Amino acid sequence: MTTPETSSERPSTGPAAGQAEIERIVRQATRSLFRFFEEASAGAIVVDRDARVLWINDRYAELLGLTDPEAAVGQPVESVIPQSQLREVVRSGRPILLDIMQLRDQSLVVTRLPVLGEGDQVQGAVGFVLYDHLQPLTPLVAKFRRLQQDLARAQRALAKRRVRYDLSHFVGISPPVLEIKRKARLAAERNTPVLLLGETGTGKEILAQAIHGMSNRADQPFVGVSVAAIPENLLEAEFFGVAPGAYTGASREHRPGKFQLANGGTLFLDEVGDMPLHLQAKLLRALQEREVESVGSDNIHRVDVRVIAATSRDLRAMVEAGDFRPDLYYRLNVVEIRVPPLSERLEDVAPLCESILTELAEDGARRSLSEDALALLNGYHWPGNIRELRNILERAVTLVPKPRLEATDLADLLPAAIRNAQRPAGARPAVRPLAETLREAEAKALAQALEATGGNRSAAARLLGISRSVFYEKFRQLSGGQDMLS
Ligand SMILES: Nc1ncnc2c1ncn2[C@@H]1O[C@H](COP(=O)(O)OP(=O)(O)OP(=O)(O)O)[C@@H](O)[C@H]1O
Repeated sequence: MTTPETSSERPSTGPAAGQAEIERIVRQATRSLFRFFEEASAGAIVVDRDARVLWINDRYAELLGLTDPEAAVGQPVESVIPQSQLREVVRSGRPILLDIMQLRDQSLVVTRLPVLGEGDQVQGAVGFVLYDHLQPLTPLVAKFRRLQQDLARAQRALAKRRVRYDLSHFVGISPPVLEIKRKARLAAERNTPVLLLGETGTGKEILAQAIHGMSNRADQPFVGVSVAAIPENLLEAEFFGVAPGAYTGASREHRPGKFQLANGGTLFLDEVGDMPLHLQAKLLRALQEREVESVGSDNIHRVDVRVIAATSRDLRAMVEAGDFRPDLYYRLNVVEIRVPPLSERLEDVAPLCESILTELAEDGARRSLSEDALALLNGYHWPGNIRELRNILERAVTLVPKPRLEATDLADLLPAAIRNAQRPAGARPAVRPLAETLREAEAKALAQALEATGGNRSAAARLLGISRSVFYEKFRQLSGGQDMLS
């Protein structure tokens, strides 16, 4: 056992006591301490420097249900006490002063100490069972359980905030895709902000997740927030949190904002171009000062967040038009990665189809595409980019029960423009279900509004006389997208 002889804190025995006298008393103290613990505890065990049992008292043997305690001597400690941590104490030379050890359905309160010899060399370890039932420690155990529950809850929350994509999910063989991946790898090495520019459905969120996953923040949360999807009056609370009772109906507990949820990790600001001007100022402050102030409070919370922003809008033009703050633009745009639309890299269509069909394969039965089917897909302009390609393949796999999909199987699933181009001249358009016609009309209205506003979803929603969130929801549905933002 650790003996006070080796301790730097020597007991005071008065000026008259010589060195030999001090050591004698200390040795006695050590022996009495051991005896006291051995007698008062519900069990005691000593192991050597290889964590093999040297000695075990009868009470511990009985607790463990050993019929022959002598047989335990010389055995590795874990073969006698499966949950034992004595080997760790021998290895580290550090005591575990208080711990709860599970023995079958029993919780034991234990203490473990290293035995130090000459020159503080670890000679072994000693373990005592302080209590074999937890009654005397009820308050402590209740606290322990609460902490364990908190930990489990935090781990579950963190797991939800783990990323699902890495760079291998960003499929493509075209030169722009290879360049995008190169830049993403470089960006991951630093904590600098990244701005991802590209049309909707081009894979900006995959890239954001991949960069986070390759960075030194990979074990920390990745929190995505789509600015366009949140009603304007809720954005501030969503980003910065709400103080207890900040307004009528507000919760009595502090509700953390996305900045706080992303603390230590990465915050992905999707559609950052849709951020209203007055919140752009607060966002800039949060990024510069690394501090956020919840709605309804003067309290400042420090945050350490790496920001990856994305937009399908022309941010530079917005800056020139006075719709986006230049200081925020330069703050976000340290590393810029442009993701070209699928129509500018049609060589990616084939590998993308392969990868999507593999993902959609059930029972290992992967569908394939005929050459004319691939040619048909290559001839389309893909306004919804890869999200739209995925949607069409998913529909084909669901609706066409054939192992090899032909152009004729896909033509019906493609939007009217391309379908009509495939239809023989003179053929009368078929009467289609009303829902389908309405869906197409809605898609067309949305596309026209977006074109008229240069991709500005808020303005497009205003033009159509619907709210931003309704617009966004319809947009997601019509482009077949899933909302991947948490
Ligand atoms: N290069 C790619 N390889 C494989 N799948 C891709 C690729 N790019 C996009 N996808 C798929 O397309 C869909 C849309 O991708 P994602 O949400 O990342 O796009 P986005 O650019 O962030 O879109 P938005 O701006 O609308 O949020 C997802 O299902 C994603 O898996």
